[in-house]
Amino acid sequence: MEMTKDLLRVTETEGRGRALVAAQPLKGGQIVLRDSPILIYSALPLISPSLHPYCNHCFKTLKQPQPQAAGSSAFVCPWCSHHAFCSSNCLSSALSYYHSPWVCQALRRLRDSPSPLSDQPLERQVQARFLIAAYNLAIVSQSNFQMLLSLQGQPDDSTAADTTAAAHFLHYLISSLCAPPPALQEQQLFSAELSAALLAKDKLNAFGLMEPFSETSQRSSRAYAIYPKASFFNHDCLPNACRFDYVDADGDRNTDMVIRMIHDVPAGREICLSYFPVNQSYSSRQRTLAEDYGFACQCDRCKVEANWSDNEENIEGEEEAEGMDEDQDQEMEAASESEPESGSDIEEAQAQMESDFPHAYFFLSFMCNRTNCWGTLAPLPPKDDGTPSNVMECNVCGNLKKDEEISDHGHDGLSIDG
Ligand SMILES: C[S@@+](CC[C@H](N)C(=O)[O-])C[C@H]1O[C@@H](n2cnc3c(N)ncnc32)[C@H](O)[C@@H]1O
Repeated sequence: MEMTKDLLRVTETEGRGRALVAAQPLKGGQIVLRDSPILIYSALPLISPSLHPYCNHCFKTLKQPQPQAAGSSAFVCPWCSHHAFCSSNCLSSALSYYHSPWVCQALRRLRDSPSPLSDQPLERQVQARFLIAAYNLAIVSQSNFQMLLSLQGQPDDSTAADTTAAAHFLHYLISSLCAPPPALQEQQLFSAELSAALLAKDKLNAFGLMEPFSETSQRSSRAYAIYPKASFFNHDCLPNACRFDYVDADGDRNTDMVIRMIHDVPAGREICLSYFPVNQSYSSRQRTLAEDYGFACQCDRCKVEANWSDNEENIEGEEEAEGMDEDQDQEMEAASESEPESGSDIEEAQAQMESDFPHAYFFLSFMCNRTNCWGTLAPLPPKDDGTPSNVMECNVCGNLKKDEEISDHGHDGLSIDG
Protein backbone atom coordinates (compact mmCIF):
# COMPACT_ATOMS: atom_id res chain seq x y z
CA MET A 1 0.00 0.00 0.00
CA GLU A 2 1.55 3.21 -1.12
CA MET A 3 1.19 6.88 -0.61
CA THR A 4 -1.30 6.97 2.24
CA LYS A 5 1.32 7.59 4.87
CA ASP A 6 1.80 11.28 4.25
CA LEU A 7 -1.30 12.10 2.23
CA LEU A 8 -4.10 10.44 4.20
CA ARG A 9 -4.56 9.49 7.81
CA VAL A 10 -7.13 7.21 9.42
CA THR A 11 -9.29 8.84 12.04
CA GLU A 12 -12.36 7.89 14.11
CA THR A 13 -15.43 9.95 13.31
CA GLU A 14 -18.66 10.44 15.20
CA GLY A 15 -21.30 8.06 13.82
CA ARG A 16 -19.31 7.05 10.71
CA GLY A 17 -16.61 4.81 12.19
CA ARG A 18 -13.13 5.10 10.74
CA ALA A 19 -12.52 7.60 7.98
CA LEU A 20 -9.65 8.75 5.78
CA VAL A 21 -8.74 12.41 6.09
CA ALA A 22 -6.36 14.59 4.04
CA ALA A 23 -3.12 14.91 6.02
CA GLN A 24 -2.09 17.87 3.82
CA PRO A 25 -3.72 19.96 1.07
CA LEU A 26 -4.48 17.65 -1.86
CA LYS A 27 -4.65 18.56 -5.54
CA GLY A 28 -7.17 17.47 -8.17
CA GLY A 29 -5.78 14.42 -10.00
CA GLN A 30 -3.37 13.52 -7.21
CA ILE A 31 -3.14 9.79 -6.51
CA VAL A 32 -3.82 9.46 -2.80
CA LEU A 33 -3.86 5.69 -2.56
CA ARG A 34 -2.70 2.73 -4.56
CA ASP A 35 -3.94 -0.38 -2.78
CA SER A 36 -3.38 -4.06 -3.59
CA PRO A 37 -6.10 -6.60 -2.78
CA ILE A 38 -5.66 -9.14 0.03
CA LEU A 39 -8.31 -11.33 -1.53
CA ILE A 40 -9.97 -11.61 -4.96
CA TYR A 41 -12.66 -13.99 -6.06
CA SER A 42 -14.56 -14.50 -9.28
CA ALA A 43 -18.01 -12.92 -9.66
CA LEU A 44 -19.12 -15.72 -11.98
CA PRO A 45 -21.32 -18.62 -10.86
CA LEU A 46 -19.41 -21.56 -9.43
CA ILE A 47 -21.36 -24.20 -11.26
CA SER A 48 -20.57 -23.72 -14.91
CA PRO A 49 -19.42 -26.28 -17.47
CA SER A 50 -17.05 -23.92 -19.24
CA LEU A 51 -13.78 -22.39 -18.16
CA HIS A 52 -13.83 -18.75 -17.19
CA PRO A 53 -12.67 -16.29 -19.83
CA TYR A 54 -10.31 -14.73 -17.23
CA CYS A 55 -7.06 -15.80 -15.67
CA ASN A 56 -7.99 -17.16 -12.25
CA HIS A 57 -5.08 -15.41 -10.64
CA CYS A 58 -4.66 -11.94 -12.17
CA PHE A 59 -8.19 -11.76 -13.65
CA LYS A 60 -7.01 -10.39 -17.00
CA THR A 61 -9.03 -11.54 -20.01
CA LEU A 62 -7.54 -14.74 -21.44
CA LYS A 63 -6.57 -14.41 -25.07
CA GLN A 64 -7.47 -18.05 -25.74
CA PRO A 65 -9.72 -19.21 -22.89
CA GLN A 66 -10.05 -22.83 -23.96
CA PRO A 67 -6.69 -24.55 -23.41
CA GLN A 68 -7.58 -27.38 -25.78
CA ALA A 69 -7.99 -24.90 -28.67
CA ALA A 70 -5.16 -24.87 -31.20
CA GLY A 71 -2.64 -22.18 -30.38
CA SER A 72 -4.14 -21.58 -26.93
CA SER A 73 -1.92 -19.76 -24.49
CA ALA A 74 -3.96 -20.73 -21.41
CA PHE A 75 -2.56 -22.89 -18.60
CA VAL A 76 -4.89 -24.99 -16.47
CA CYS A 77 -4.79 -26.23 -12.90
CA PRO A 78 -3.21 -29.71 -13.02
CA TRP A 79 -5.54 -30.97 -10.24
CA CYS A 80 -9.01 -29.83 -11.33
CA SER A 81 -8.49 -28.83 -15.00
CA HIS A 82 -11.27 -26.33 -14.35
CA HIS A 83 -9.33 -23.13 -13.66
CA ALA A 84 -7.35 -21.43 -16.41
CA PHE A 85 -4.43 -19.03 -16.05
CA CYS A 86 -2.76 -16.66 -18.50
CA SER A 87 0.84 -17.69 -17.80
CA SER A 88 2.93 -20.27 -15.99
CA ASN A 89 3.77 -17.52 -13.46
CA CYS A 90 0.10 -16.92 -12.67
CA LEU A 91 -0.49 -20.66 -12.45
CA SER A 92 2.34 -21.21 -9.98
CA SER A 93 1.42 -18.12 -7.90
CA ALA A 94 -2.20 -19.26 -7.81
CA LEU A 95 -1.30 -22.77 -6.66
CA SER A 96 0.37 -21.30 -3.60
CA TYR A 97 -2.20 -18.56 -2.90
CA TYR A 98 -5.72 -18.06 -4.39
CA HIS A 99 -5.94 -21.59 -5.81
CA SER A 100 -4.20 -23.51 -3.02
CA PRO A 101 -4.82 -27.29 -2.78
CA TRP A 102 -7.48 -26.61 -0.13
CA VAL A 103 -9.35 -24.14 -2.40
CA CYS A 104 -9.08 -26.47 -5.39
CA GLN A 105 -10.55 -29.37 -3.42
CA ALA A 106 -13.32 -27.29 -1.80
CA LEU A 107 -14.42 -25.75 -5.12
CA ARG A 108 -14.33 -29.12 -6.87
CA ARG A 109 -16.54 -30.71 -4.22
CA LEU A 110 -18.97 -27.80 -4.24
CA ARG A 111 -19.23 -28.07 -8.02
CA ASP A 112 -19.63 -31.83 -8.12
CA SER A 113 -23.10 -32.86 -9.07
CA PRO A 114 -25.59 -33.15 -7.65
CA SER A 115 -24.53 -29.98 -5.85
CA PRO A 116 -26.88 -28.58 -3.19
CA LEU A 117 -25.83 -25.20 -4.54
CA SER A 118 -27.59 -25.72 -7.85
CA ASP A 119 -31.00 -25.18 -6.18
CA GLN A 120 -29.86 -21.93 -4.60
CA PRO A 121 -29.91 -18.41 -6.04
CA LEU A 122 -26.81 -17.63 -8.14
CA GLU A 123 -25.71 -15.14 -5.50
CA ARG A 124 -25.16 -18.08 -3.10
CA GLN A 125 -22.57 -19.53 -5.47
CA VAL A 126 -20.64 -16.28 -5.44
CA GLN A 127 -20.90 -16.10 -1.63
CA ALA A 128 -19.52 -19.65 -1.51
CA ARG A 129 -16.57 -18.50 -3.59
CA PHE A 130 -15.95 -15.64 -1.14
CA LEU A 131 -16.11 -17.89 1.94
CA ILE A 132 -13.68 -20.40 0.42
CA ALA A 133 -11.32 -17.54 -0.49
CA ALA A 134 -11.66 -16.04 3.01
CA TYR A 135 -11.01 -19.34 4.86
CA ASN A 136 -8.07 -19.89 2.53
CA LEU A 137 -6.52 -16.61 3.71
CA ALA A 138 -6.15 -18.20 7.15
CA ILE A 139 -4.00 -20.86 5.46
CA VAL A 140 -1.89 -18.72 3.14
CA SER A 141 -1.57 -15.47 5.11
CA GLN A 142 -2.58 -15.16 8.76
CA SER A 143 -1.82 -11.42 8.71
CA ASN A 144 -4.17 -10.82 5.76
CA PHE A 145 -6.81 -12.98 7.43
CA GLN A 146 -6.55 -10.85 10.61
CA MET A 147 -6.76 -7.72 8.43
CA LEU A 148 -9.97 -9.03 6.88
CA LEU A 149 -11.40 -9.72 10.35
CA SER A 150 -10.62 -6.17 11.44
CA LEU A 151 -12.82 -4.59 8.74
CA GLN A 152 -16.25 -3.16 9.43
CA GLY A 153 -19.19 -5.62 9.40
CA GLN A 154 -20.70 -7.87 12.06
CA PRO A 155 -23.34 -10.61 11.76
CA ASP A 156 -25.71 -8.56 13.93
CA ASP A 157 -25.50 -5.43 11.73
CA SER A 158 -28.84 -4.40 10.23
CA THR A 159 -27.44 -5.15 6.78
CA ALA A 160 -26.45 -8.72 7.66
CA ALA A 161 -29.92 -10.28 8.16
CA ASP A 162 -29.94 -11.80 4.67
CA THR A 163 -26.33 -12.94 4.82
CA THR A 164 -26.69 -14.73 8.19
CA ALA A 165 -29.01 -17.40 6.77
CA ALA A 166 -26.71 -17.78 3.75
CA ALA A 167 -23.70 -18.08 6.09
CA HIS A 168 -25.30 -20.92 8.06
CA PHE A 169 -26.28 -22.79 4.92
CA LEU A 170 -22.84 -22.38 3.34
CA HIS A 171 -20.91 -23.12 6.51
CA TYR A 172 -22.62 -26.47 7.03
CA LEU A 173 -22.38 -27.29 3.35
CA ILE A 174 -18.65 -26.55 3.17
CA SER A 175 -17.88 -28.37 6.45
CA SER A 176 -19.80 -31.43 5.25
CA LEU A 177 -17.69 -31.57 2.07
CA CYS A 178 -14.17 -30.78 3.21
CA ALA A 179 -12.05 -30.62 6.33
CA PRO A 180 -11.80 -27.08 7.69
CA PRO A 181 -8.53 -25.24 7.03
CA PRO A 182 -6.12 -26.50 9.74
CA ALA A 183 -5.28 -22.97 10.98
CA LEU A 184 -8.95 -22.24 11.73
CA GLN A 185 -9.47 -25.64 13.30
CA GLU A 186 -6.46 -25.24 15.61
CA GLN A 187 -7.67 -21.86 16.79
CA GLN A 188 -11.23 -23.22 17.12
CA LEU A 189 -12.38 -20.38 14.89
CA PHE A 190 -14.19 -22.40 12.24
CA SER A 191 -17.89 -21.79 12.94
CA ALA A 192 -21.12 -20.58 11.39
CA GLU A 193 -20.62 -17.32 13.35
CA LEU A 194 -17.23 -16.77 11.72
CA SER A 195 -18.79 -17.40 8.29
CA ALA A 196 -21.55 -14.89 9.07
CA ALA A 197 -19.01 -12.28 10.19
CA LEU A 198 -16.94 -12.83 7.04
CA LEU A 199 -19.95 -12.46 4.75
CA ALA A 200 -20.97 -9.27 6.60
CA LYS A 201 -17.47 -7.84 6.00
CA ASP A 202 -17.61 -8.81 2.34
CA LYS A 203 -20.95 -7.05 1.93
CA LEU A 204 -19.70 -3.75 3.35
CA ASN A 205 -16.18 -3.73 1.96
CA ALA A 206 -15.84 -5.65 -1.33
CA PHE A 207 -15.18 -3.64 -4.50
CA GLY A 208 -16.23 -5.00 -7.90
CA LEU A 209 -13.54 -5.30 -10.58
CA MET A 210 -15.61 -4.14 -13.49
CA GLU A 211 -15.97 -5.35 -17.05
CA PRO A 212 -15.08 -2.75 -19.70
CA PHE A 213 -17.78 -0.14 -20.33
CA SER A 214 -20.29 -0.65 -23.14
CA GLU A 215 -22.96 1.87 -24.17
CA THR A 216 -25.45 -0.91 -24.88
CA SER A 217 -25.22 -3.29 -21.94
CA GLN A 218 -25.17 -2.97 -18.20
CA ARG A 219 -21.72 -3.09 -16.70
CA SER A 220 -21.09 -6.13 -14.56
CA SER A 221 -18.38 -7.20 -12.13
CA ARG A 222 -15.80 -9.71 -13.28
CA ALA A 223 -14.49 -10.30 -9.78
CA TYR A 224 -14.75 -8.88 -6.27
CA ALA A 225 -11.81 -7.87 -4.15
CA ILE A 226 -11.03 -6.70 -0.63
CA TYR A 227 -8.64 -3.75 -0.39
CA PRO A 228 -7.50 -3.21 3.19
CA LYS A 229 -6.86 0.56 3.06
CA ALA A 230 -9.52 1.50 0.50
CA SER A 231 -12.05 -0.12 2.86
CA PHE A 232 -11.66 2.90 5.15
CA PHE A 233 -13.20 5.34 2.67
CA ASN A 234 -16.65 6.47 3.74
CA HIS A 235 -19.36 7.39 1.25
CA ASP A 236 -20.50 10.82 0.07
CA CYS A 237 -23.08 11.40 -2.68
CA LEU A 238 -20.80 14.17 -4.02
CA PRO A 239 -17.41 12.53 -3.55
CA ASN A 240 -14.10 14.37 -3.64
CA ALA A 241 -12.14 11.31 -4.83
CA CYS A 242 -12.87 8.38 -7.10
CA ARG A 243 -11.45 4.98 -7.92
CA PHE A 244 -9.79 3.86 -11.09
CA ASP A 245 -9.08 0.22 -11.86
CA TYR A 246 -7.40 -1.17 -14.93
CA VAL A 247 -7.87 -4.92 -14.67
CA ASP A 248 -6.81 -5.70 -18.25
CA ALA A 249 -3.73 -3.46 -18.09
CA ASP A 250 -0.25 -4.92 -18.71
CA GLY A 251 1.99 -5.68 -15.76
CA ASP A 252 1.47 -7.51 -12.51
CA ARG A 253 -0.31 -4.77 -10.54
CA ASN A 254 -3.43 -4.75 -12.73
CA THR A 255 -5.75 -5.51 -9.80
CA ASP A 256 -4.50 -2.55 -7.75
CA MET A 257 -7.05 0.09 -7.00
CA VAL A 258 -5.98 3.67 -7.61
CA ILE A 259 -7.79 6.47 -5.82
CA ARG A 260 -7.46 9.94 -7.34
CA MET A 261 -8.67 13.31 -6.15
CA ILE A 262 -11.48 14.81 -8.23
CA HIS A 263 -10.61 18.37 -7.15
CA ASP A 264 -8.46 20.23 -4.64
CA VAL A 265 -9.26 19.85 -0.93
CA PRO A 266 -7.66 21.45 2.13
CA ALA A 267 -5.84 19.50 4.86
CA GLY A 268 -8.19 17.96 7.44
CA ARG A 269 -11.07 17.35 5.00
CA GLU A 270 -12.51 13.83 4.92
CA ILE A 271 -11.86 12.05 1.62
CA CYS A 272 -14.91 10.14 0.44
CA LEU A 273 -15.86 7.98 -2.53
CA SER A 274 -19.36 7.43 -3.86
CA TYR A 275 -20.27 3.77 -3.39
CA PHE A 276 -22.28 3.85 -6.66
CA PRO A 277 -22.66 6.09 -9.73
CA VAL A 278 -23.44 9.66 -8.70
CA ASN A 279 -26.46 10.02 -11.00
CA GLN A 280 -28.79 7.94 -8.81
CA SER A 281 -31.85 9.66 -7.38
CA TYR A 282 -32.16 10.62 -3.70
CA SER A 283 -34.58 7.82 -2.82
CA SER A 284 -32.56 5.20 -4.66
CA ARG A 285 -29.37 6.30 -2.91
CA GLN A 286 -30.98 6.34 0.50
CA ARG A 287 -32.44 2.89 -0.05
CA THR A 288 -29.15 1.35 -1.19
CA LEU A 289 -27.21 2.93 1.65
CA ALA A 290 -29.76 1.78 4.26
CA GLU A 291 -30.17 -1.75 2.91
CA ASP A 292 -26.61 -2.52 1.85
CA TYR A 293 -24.51 -0.33 4.15
CA GLY A 294 -26.77 0.28 7.18
CA PHE A 295 -26.81 4.07 7.38
CA ALA A 296 -28.93 7.06 6.42
CA CYS A 297 -26.83 9.42 4.36
CA GLN A 298 -26.76 12.99 5.65
CA CYS A 299 -24.32 14.47 3.19
CA ASP A 300 -24.86 18.04 1.92
CA ARG A 301 -26.44 16.78 -1.31
CA CYS A 302 -28.90 14.55 0.54
CA LYS A 303 -29.85 17.38 2.91
CA VAL A 304 -30.84 19.52 -0.10
CA GLU A 305 -32.53 16.75 -2.06
CA ALA A 306 -34.52 15.55 0.97
CA ASN A 307 -36.61 18.70 0.48
CA TRP A 308 -37.33 18.15 -3.17
CA SER A 309 -41.04 17.67 -3.68
CA ASP A 310 -40.89 14.51 -5.81
CA ASN A 311 -39.13 12.30 -3.26
CA GLU A 312 -42.24 10.70 -1.74
CA GLU A 313 -43.34 9.74 -5.22
CA ASN A 314 -39.94 8.22 -5.85
CA ILE A 315 -39.94 6.17 -2.68
CA GLU A 316 -43.38 4.74 -3.34
CA GLY A 317 -43.37 4.66 -7.10
CA GLU A 318 -39.99 3.59 -8.31
CA GLU A 319 -38.98 -0.02 -8.31
CA GLU A 320 -35.52 0.28 -9.75
CA ALA A 321 -34.63 3.95 -9.64
CA GLU A 322 -31.21 4.17 -11.15
CA GLY A 323 -30.99 7.58 -12.73
CA MET A 324 -31.99 11.11 -12.00
CA ASP A 325 -35.60 11.78 -12.74
CA GLU A 326 -36.79 14.22 -15.36
CA ASP A 327 -37.24 17.16 -12.97
CA GLN A 328 -33.73 16.79 -11.70
CA ASP A 329 -32.44 16.56 -15.23
CA GLN A 330 -34.27 19.74 -16.11
CA GLU A 331 -32.91 21.56 -13.07
CA MET A 332 -29.44 20.55 -14.07
CA GLU A 333 -29.92 21.59 -17.67
CA ALA A 334 -31.37 24.94 -16.62
CA ALA A 335 -28.41 25.53 -14.37
CA SER A 336 -25.99 24.72 -17.13
CA GLU A 337 -27.75 26.85 -19.74
CA SER A 338 -27.81 30.11 -17.79
CA GLU A 339 -24.97 32.26 -19.10
CA PRO A 340 -24.32 35.11 -16.66
CA GLU A 341 -22.82 38.22 -18.24
CA SER A 342 -21.78 40.81 -15.67
CA GLY A 343 -19.97 40.27 -12.34
CA SER A 344 -23.12 40.77 -10.28
CA ASP A 345 -25.07 38.48 -12.62
CA ILE A 346 -22.48 35.79 -12.01
CA GLU A 347 -22.73 36.17 -8.24
CA GLU A 348 -26.51 36.09 -8.40
CA ALA A 349 -26.50 33.04 -10.64
CA GLN A 350 -24.05 31.28 -8.37
CA ALA A 351 -26.09 32.07 -5.27
CA GLN A 352 -29.24 30.81 -7.00
CA MET A 353 -27.48 27.68 -8.24
CA GLU A 354 -26.04 26.94 -4.81
CA SER A 355 -29.34 27.19 -2.99
CA ASP A 356 -31.51 25.33 -5.56
CA PHE A 357 -29.07 22.84 -6.86
CA PRO A 358 -25.71 23.17 -5.12
CA HIS A 359 -24.27 20.19 -6.90
CA ALA A 360 -25.00 21.40 -10.45
CA TYR A 361 -21.36 22.38 -10.69
CA PHE A 362 -20.29 18.87 -9.75
CA PHE A 363 -22.46 17.32 -12.45
CA LEU A 364 -21.30 19.78 -15.08
CA SER A 365 -17.64 19.41 -14.30
CA PHE A 366 -17.14 15.91 -13.03
CA MET A 367 -19.80 13.64 -14.54
CA CYS A 368 -19.10 11.92 -17.84
CA ASN A 369 -21.68 12.81 -20.49
CA ARG A 370 -21.19 9.70 -22.63
CA THR A 371 -24.43 7.75 -23.17
CA ASN A 372 -25.21 5.46 -20.22
CA CYS A 373 -21.80 5.98 -18.67
CA TRP A 374 -22.44 8.07 -15.51
CA GLY A 375 -18.77 7.77 -14.65
CA THR A 376 -16.89 10.36 -12.62
CA LEU A 377 -14.19 12.55 -14.17
CA ALA A 378 -10.94 13.27 -12.37
CA PRO A 379 -7.92 15.12 -13.75
CA LEU A 380 -4.95 13.03 -14.82
CA PRO A 381 -2.25 13.08 -12.13
CA PRO A 382 -0.20 16.30 -11.96
CA LYS A 383 3.18 16.29 -13.75
CA ASP A 384 6.35 15.51 -11.78
CA ASP A 385 6.93 19.24 -11.26
CA GLY A 386 3.44 19.55 -9.75
CA THR A 387 1.80 21.22 -12.79
CA PRO A 388 -1.88 20.22 -12.74
CA SER A 389 -3.29 18.43 -15.77
CA ASN A 390 -6.21 19.96 -17.67
CA VAL A 391 -7.14 16.53 -19.05
CA MET A 392 -9.96 14.75 -17.27
CA GLU A 393 -10.32 10.95 -17.31
CA CYS A 394 -13.60 9.10 -16.82
CA ASN A 395 -13.28 6.31 -14.26
CA VAL A 396 -15.88 4.17 -16.07
CA CYS A 397 -15.45 4.51 -19.86
CA GLY A 398 -11.88 5.82 -19.77
CA ASN A 399 -12.66 8.79 -22.07
CA LEU A 400 -10.19 11.63 -21.87
CA LYS A 401 -11.34 15.21 -22.24
CA LYS A 402 -9.77 18.60 -22.01
CA ASP A 403 -11.12 20.62 -19.08
CA GLU A 404 -12.73 23.28 -21.30
CA GLU A 405 -14.56 20.69 -23.40
CA ILE A 406 -16.52 19.57 -20.38
CA SER A 407 -17.85 22.85 -19.18
CA ASP A 408 -17.48 26.37 -20.47
CA HIS A 409 -18.39 27.85 -17.08
CA GLY A 410 -15.26 29.13 -15.38
CA HIS A 411 -14.16 27.43 -12.17
CA ASP A 412 -13.47 30.69 -10.38
CA GLY A 413 -15.61 31.46 -7.41
CA LEU A 414 -17.49 28.19 -7.13
CA SER A 415 -16.16 26.15 -4.30
CA ILE A 416 -16.76 22.46 -3.89
CA ASP A 417 -16.89 21.12 -0.38
CA GLY A 418 -16.25 17.43 -0.45
C1 LIG B 1 -16.38 0.47 3.64
S1 LIG B 1 -16.81 0.85 5.26
C2 LIG B 1 -16.07 2.44 5.46
C3 LIG B 1 -15.14 2.50 6.67
C4 LIG B 1 -15.83 2.35 7.98
N1 LIG B 1 -16.31 3.65 8.43
C5 LIG B 1 -14.93 1.72 9.02
O1 LIG B 1 -14.97 2.14 10.18
O2 LIG B 1 -14.22 0.77 8.69
C6 LIG B 1 -18.52 1.19 5.03
C7 LIG B 1 -19.26 1.51 6.31
O3 LIG B 1 -18.85 2.78 6.84
C8 LIG B 1 -19.97 3.50 7.35
N2 LIG B 1 -20.20 4.70 6.52
C9 LIG B 1 -19.67 4.95 5.31
N3 LIG B 1 -20.05 6.15 4.86
C10 LIG B 1 -20.87 6.69 5.77
C11 LIG B 1 -21.61 7.91 5.86
N4 LIG B 1 -21.59 8.82 4.90
N5 LIG B 1 -22.37 8.11 6.98
C12 LIG B 1 -22.42 7.19 7.98
N6 LIG B 1 -21.74 6.00 7.94
C13 LIG B 1 -20.97 5.75 6.87
C14 LIG B 1 -21.16 2.55 7.26
O4 LIG B 1 -21.24 1.83 8.47
C15 LIG B 1 -20.75 1.63 6.12
O5 LIG B 1 -21.40 0.37 6.18
